[in-house]
Amino acid sequence: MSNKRREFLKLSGLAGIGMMGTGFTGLSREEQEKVLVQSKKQYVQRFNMSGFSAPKLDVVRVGVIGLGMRGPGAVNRLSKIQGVEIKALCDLRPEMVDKVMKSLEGTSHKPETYSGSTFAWKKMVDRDDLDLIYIATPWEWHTPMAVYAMEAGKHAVSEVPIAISLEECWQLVETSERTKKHCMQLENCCYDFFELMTLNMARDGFFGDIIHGEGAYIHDLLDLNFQKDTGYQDMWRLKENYRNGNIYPTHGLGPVCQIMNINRGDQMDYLTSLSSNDFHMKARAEQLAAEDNFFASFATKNFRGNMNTTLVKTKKGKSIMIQHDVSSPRPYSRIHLISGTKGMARKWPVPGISTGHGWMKDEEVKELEEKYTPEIVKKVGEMAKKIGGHGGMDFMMDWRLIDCLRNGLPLDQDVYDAALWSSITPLSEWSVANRSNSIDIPDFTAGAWETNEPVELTLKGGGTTGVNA
Ligand SMILES: NC(=O)c1ccc[n+]([C@@H]2O[C@H](COP(=O)([O-])OP(=O)(O)OC[C@H]3O[C@@H](n4cnc5c(N)ncnc54)[C@H](O)[C@@H]3O)[C@@H](O)[C@H]2O)c1
Repeated sequence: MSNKRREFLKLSGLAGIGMMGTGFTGLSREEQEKVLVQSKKQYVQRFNMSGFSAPKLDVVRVGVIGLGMRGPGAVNRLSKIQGVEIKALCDLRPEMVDKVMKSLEGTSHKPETYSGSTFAWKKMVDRDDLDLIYIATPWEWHTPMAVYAMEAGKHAVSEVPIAISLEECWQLVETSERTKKHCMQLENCCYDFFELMTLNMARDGFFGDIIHGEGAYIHDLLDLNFQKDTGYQDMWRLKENYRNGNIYPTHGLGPVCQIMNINRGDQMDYLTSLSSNDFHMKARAEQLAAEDNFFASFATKNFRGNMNTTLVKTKKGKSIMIQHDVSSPRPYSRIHLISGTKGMARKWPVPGISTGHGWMKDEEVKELEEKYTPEIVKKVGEMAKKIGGHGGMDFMMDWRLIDCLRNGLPLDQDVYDAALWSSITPLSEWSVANRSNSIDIPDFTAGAWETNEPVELTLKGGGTTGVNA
């Protein structure tokens, strides 16, 4: 944790785990997480944010924080959605803000800018003419910024993972319920084309009863993580790799959870997690340190085991496997496998659908695609491909978010999804540190999962927002 973040948490009352009044002093981080799981078992919901509709916003006035590699794309996408006004931009580094301001020249968006200090974003969030704070900063800032935004009366959306500890997950839940502000994790993979189609197929009963799902984030980012000047700001992402567990679970998990109606009809019960050793991250740090003293401090650290496999059992008896490896030389994969009593689908390494012993033929898959293309893809899929962002899924996510806010609809991903999907990191860390023993997964909905409604796929009550291509 950076000193600046620690200082902020102390000052703002969003203090670290030892401040929860649950007798944590002297316990290791893993022990603290375990105590927190137990202590929250009796949590009573203040207000159910699942299915929550906020008052309609004709124009959504947005402030964006974090304009590194990810943020500028979000600004570009948002700038093309009707009913969005980009009113404020913030990044620690002024040059990043300047670049994005240049990209908006000639558009109707004339945002004010905030920059140059770790807390410049607070000044931006304190403005009274913003509806939505869009966060694309390093992970340690997501929850502090989102909580501060909700406290200031704004809806908060954040890049993944939205939280890095169980305590942060609970802070998000408690704050969203109390302030009645949306808190959404920007899990863009829920809006990818194959994932959306399989969600539609699952709803129609194509897979029968779902038995098992698999997701992953397998992406060779070793070089990018060690990139010195042009990579992640202040090497923040490399530093996150000191934690041993699944540190980036949500891309693979989100779509599987939506298909299994997790938080909305089923709930995660417990998990067990296992990591391999680290076979190359420390070695890379040592190799670089021998040539460049900049890497000396990294060479003294232990890095996460390269491949993490986490297994979740749900309360209704389904299983989920989630893997994470962002350093080994492997082709990209999020697996996305759904297996049920009547059939299965899998996206990586090669998309395939099956209802028996073999894979369906191309023509049969084409027919299924026609039948199961969801409304959102019919409405903005082609436009999304043109505007882009991971092939279009980023745009579909942003468009749907804005359309829901403008029409007063519940968001597809609520604060319980944000907390649950992010909680896999600290829970897996605990299990890895304890010989893969199982650990209970908190029910952030406090029992409301039994009656919460599944994610809406028909754009009912919405779909009215246009796009300026
Ligand atoms: N969903 C996806 O597909 C996807 C893809 C890439 C990145 N991401 C996520 O996006 C986020 C940003 O990643 P990135 O690749 O852009 O990293 P980055 O390092 O390129 O950008 C982070 C930016 O945040 C700024 N920043 C840091 N502290 C700040 C503060 N206190 N106030 C204001 N600005 C601050 C930095 O100056 C930097 O410009 C991460 O959470 C990452 O996981 C998601």
